[in-house]
Amino acid sequence: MKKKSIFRAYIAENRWAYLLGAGLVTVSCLMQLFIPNLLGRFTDGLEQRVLTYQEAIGYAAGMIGAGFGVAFFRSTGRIYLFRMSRRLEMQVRGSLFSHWERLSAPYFNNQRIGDLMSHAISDVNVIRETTMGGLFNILEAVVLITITVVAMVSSVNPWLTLLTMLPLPMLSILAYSFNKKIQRQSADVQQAVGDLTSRVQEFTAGIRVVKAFVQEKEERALFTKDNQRAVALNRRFVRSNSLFGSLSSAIVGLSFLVSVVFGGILVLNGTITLGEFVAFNTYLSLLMGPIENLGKVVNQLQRGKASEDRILAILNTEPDVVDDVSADPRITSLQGGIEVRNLTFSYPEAKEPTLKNISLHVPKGSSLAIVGRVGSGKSTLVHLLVRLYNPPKGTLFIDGNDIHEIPLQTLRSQIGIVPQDQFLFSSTIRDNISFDPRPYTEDEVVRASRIAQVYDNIIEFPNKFDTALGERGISLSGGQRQRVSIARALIKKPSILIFDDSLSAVDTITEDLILEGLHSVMEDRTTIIIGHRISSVQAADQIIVLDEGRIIERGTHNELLALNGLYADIHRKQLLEEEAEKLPPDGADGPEAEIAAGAARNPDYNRRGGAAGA
Ligand SMILES: Nc1ncnc2c1ncn2[C@@H]1O[C@H](COP(=O)(O)OP(=O)(O)OP(=O)(O)O)[C@@H](O)[C@H]1O
Repeated sequence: MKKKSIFRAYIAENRWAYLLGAGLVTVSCLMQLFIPNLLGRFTDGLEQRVLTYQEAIGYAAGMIGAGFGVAFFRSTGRIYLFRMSRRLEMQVRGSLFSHWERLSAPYFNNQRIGDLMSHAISDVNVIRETTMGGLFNILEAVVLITITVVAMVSSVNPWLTLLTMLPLPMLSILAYSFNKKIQRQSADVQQAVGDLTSRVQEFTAGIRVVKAFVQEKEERALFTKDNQRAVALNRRFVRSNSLFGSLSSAIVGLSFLVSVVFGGILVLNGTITLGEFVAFNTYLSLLMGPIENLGKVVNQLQRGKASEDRILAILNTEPDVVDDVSADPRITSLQGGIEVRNLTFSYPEAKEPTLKNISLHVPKGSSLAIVGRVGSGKSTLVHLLVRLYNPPKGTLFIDGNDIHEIPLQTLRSQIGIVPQDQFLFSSTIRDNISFDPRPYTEDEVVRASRIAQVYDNIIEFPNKFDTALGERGISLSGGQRQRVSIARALIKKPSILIFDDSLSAVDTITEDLILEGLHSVMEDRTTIIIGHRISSVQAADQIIVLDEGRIIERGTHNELLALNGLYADIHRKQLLEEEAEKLPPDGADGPEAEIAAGAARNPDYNRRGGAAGA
């Protein structure tokens, strides 16, 4: 069900708590009224020279007592309401995070990290401020204005009250005319902060590329432009806010002018006493703060509404991939037999299907290798298997069950994937390997890292498995990151293991060692290996070659060589490259050797059957 309001829902849910907060604020407002009243009577007593010392001390004590009472109830009410808004802030941030966890991969493809961070930090802060200062000020303003006006009318003079109140509707007109503008400007400021955060995030994530391509100056120029824009938009926003504040203060000042002039006349002609005049002006000064705040509150509510809309837009986005109605909760584990039937799949905004009429059968415990040129659809096929995207119904089956019938929790916990981008968290190596709800023993962590051939590297670090990795694991080499990712998939002991081009950053000797170690692991598991090096896929029970989303060849290594098609072509070229690498060091520093070695290392070269980019 779509959420319509964050504020209303929260206030309704906590109505008793809010009523108590409102009660405390009301008591503090009522106590404030004692002060002008006592001051007026004190002044009259003085003027008529009838005041005894005892009465004077009584008035002073009354005013001090009222002052303390106001301070006590006001601060207690304030603290109470502020605590409620802190809770709301925590709840909203919590629901945002949980909702992001539910959303599917395509959602994040279309979002910038800076914007998401701006929603989680700035928008949630605005929501807190709105329920904090905003709600407190509005409550205080409404209660104080109402009871003060009643006191002014009943205890001083209705006409004087009416006249001094006359300029106040102008405040509403002013607030109304500033509303839209301030709301728009607030959204622009939030957007600019999002742009700036994205810029910093991208710059820090891509710092190596920036430096390698000597792009510091250009990056600085782009950052400066965004930074200046954010400052300019903020200045414009602050200008509008202060103009609004000054104009509303001027209107309040006008009320005072009326009060002094008209009230003075009433004192002179004896309609009201001097004490009533003093009390009236003190009442009016009590009103000044809340009336000014009322103006600010209008802005605050506008900003709060804009932030609420942005957060609601996220919370109301439905995840594309969820448990199907046909999902069978009794399926809690997988054997690993995979069948693909006439699978044709298109990405949501793509014109052409990425996978076309794919059919294949991978018996449980067997291995499948997928090779093919860049962009031929290899990763897409395995992403569908873990339902990062939704395959059409009736096309993908595991253990004879349509993948839509398998609960997502079962599917993903039973499949161990080593993705192409080996993302590691800025935590310890141990945490990255045992990244699973289940706890793992030290032996299991060590065993997984040994099979992944990364154990020897890890124990060379001073803190071994407790070594903290920098953000995205960049304190490790590319090959080490890949092997930590492999260990992370292996430790789960999944029924289906998927390696998406996971051996590209390791040398051939390490690759052999990893594949050898995997033998024992793969025995009773279905394994899918996407690879560009024939050496990493040739032992598979079944190999398919994808080209532009279609299977163009399939068979074992020897059968494919005998076919003499694309697979055999790739194999031939890789053999030549290996030969070139083994050439005697004649001119080893020269460009030819570099090209040959580079070609052997560069998968793009292999994939395109020629020089990279050909
Ligand atoms: N999220 C996406 N939205 C739209 N198109 C996509 C998306 N992801 C991939 N594609 C497109 O689908 C095609 C297949 O991509 P895929 O990543 O499956 O190829 P691949 O064979 O794994 O390539 P590589 O060897 O480079 O990893 C490409 O043309 C790619 O541009």
